[in-house]
Amino acid sequence: MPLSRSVIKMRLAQAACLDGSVSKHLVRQVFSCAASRCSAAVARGLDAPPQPVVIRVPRRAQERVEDVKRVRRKNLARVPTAQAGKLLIKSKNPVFNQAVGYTLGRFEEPMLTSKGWKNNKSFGDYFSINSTQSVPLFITEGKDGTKEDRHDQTGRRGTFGALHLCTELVETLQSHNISHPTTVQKQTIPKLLRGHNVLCAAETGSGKTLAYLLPIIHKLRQEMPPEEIMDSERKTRAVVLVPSRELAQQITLVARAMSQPFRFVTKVVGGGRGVGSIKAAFCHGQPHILVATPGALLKALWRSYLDLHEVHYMVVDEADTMFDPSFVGMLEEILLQTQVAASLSETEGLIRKAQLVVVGATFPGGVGELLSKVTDLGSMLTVKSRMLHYLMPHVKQTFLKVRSAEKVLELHQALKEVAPQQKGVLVFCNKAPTVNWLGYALEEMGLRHVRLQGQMPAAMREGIFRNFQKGLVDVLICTDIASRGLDTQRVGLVVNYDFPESYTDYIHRAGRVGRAGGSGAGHVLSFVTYRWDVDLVWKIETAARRRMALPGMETQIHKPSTKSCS
Ligand SMILES: Nc1ncnc2c1ncn2[C@@H]1O[C@H](COP(=O)(O)OP(=O)(O)OP(=O)(O)O)[C@@H](O)[C@H]1O
Repeated sequence: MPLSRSVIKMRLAQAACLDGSVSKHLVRQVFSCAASRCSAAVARGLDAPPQPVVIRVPRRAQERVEDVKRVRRKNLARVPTAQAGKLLIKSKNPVFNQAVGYTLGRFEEPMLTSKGWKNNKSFGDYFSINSTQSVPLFITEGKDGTKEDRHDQTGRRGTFGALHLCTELVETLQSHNISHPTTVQKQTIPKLLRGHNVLCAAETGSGKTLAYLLPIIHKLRQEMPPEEIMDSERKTRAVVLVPSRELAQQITLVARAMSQPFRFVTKVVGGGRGVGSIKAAFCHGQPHILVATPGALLKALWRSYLDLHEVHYMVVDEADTMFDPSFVGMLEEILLQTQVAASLSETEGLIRKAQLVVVGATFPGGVGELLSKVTDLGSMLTVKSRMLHYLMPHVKQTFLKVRSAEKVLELHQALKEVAPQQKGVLVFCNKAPTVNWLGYALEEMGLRHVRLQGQMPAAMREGIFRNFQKGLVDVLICTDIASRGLDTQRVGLVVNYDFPESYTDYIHRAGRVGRAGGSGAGHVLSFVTYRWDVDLVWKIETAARRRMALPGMETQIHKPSTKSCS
């Protein structure tokens, strides 16, 4: 006897349920509907009329079956996060390991090792973000992010000569074993040579100092006849502003080395040494290039040791610190006294104005406000590196959840394990008293070190960093004053004894290893102790797993919003 449609639907539903392709709930619905029709027909005493068998599975059921199949296929295709091979993230608990080849889906929530780190039971847990590159990207990368392999017309591959810098400069660079420009240098030097105001944002250690110094020295040499260079009545033509005395000294050394063939005079003035030291910098006339901290420069201006109207190049280095509230007032006063060019034509000719270069890795919100007071923001060209605000892929970074009382022991252990070829170690604390206290603790353990923090008298600070750079001592305990700009090629390990209070501080501290011209290798070890540290660690771990930039960091200058009158 032919089966009625209701009976067929019931059997199909049963089969689908056994197959597991649709939910039992859906089968029950189809089943009860068909059964009620069946029983209604029996109740009416009707036998089902013979009909051709048409099997109709409800459309909704078909769609659900397809959905279930699709999800199953996707789950089978998914690469498990914990697997053999090179690991991007290595955790104490291997469940949280992430392979280098694994890419998180756009909407997929990453499984974080640090997720439970607000819980007291998590002390002792750790994870490492392994290095995935042996050489920093800013060395190998081309303009468009590809590996650089282009040649100029003369066949020179990515050389400083190809950037049209004068021969003496190229030879001086070669004598310092610097032959190929980094990405930021390739992008910044031509713009500065053409006379543009430039805002240069690139990752730590990528060679920003040479990116602005080389074109400035090249142009100074073009603008000045030799007799003017030797003239004792010379004028200061280039000013480099930096936030700390140590950085000022470092940049002065680079400027002197690069300008040595042209006999330019470079002088440094920094705060904390009294007016006498500032006067001394000008006693034999104005230097051609002046490297200064804002406070010291203002003192020199108040005493009329120089006139900023005569300056042709004004550089603001370490912009994120220079535009923060502790410096911004002084910076504004300095920039307002400088006649900054508002267009390309104003950077040429006899009555020329100053070319402005703002350099840094992050730009706080107020940058646009201040710059728009001194120049036309539209005239500024921006150079921004592709990997800006990414965690450095060539540096291993380890995060350890550790109790406050155990940090000294962990540090002692880490210092003992430092490889002999990577001698220099930087230990960062958030506060000056912690630097002092930790110093005493390490002294008791018999570990040689030096300390550097902002509350030290200038005379004590003098030379500490230079001695560390020279290798006279291997461990430097410091606050964030050593995290900005200081070139630390010999450093192999950075320890965040106190977890940094912001991403910016984390990026700058970590940036003391893996610098251009260095060995490339390095390790950052961060102690995570407090609940408020964990919020930052979550975001850093998420950025690493997603291979994205750290969130919420400014890289653009924004024009100030115009207030509407009501
Ligand atoms: N083209 C190059 N080739 C090799 N080494 C270079 C090159 N350019 C610069 N360096 C070296 O790289 C190191 C880092 O350079 P620099 O201090 O200018 O970096 P930076 O981008 O200013 O870093 P930070 O953001 O920390 O201030 C220096 O020792 C410098 O001599």
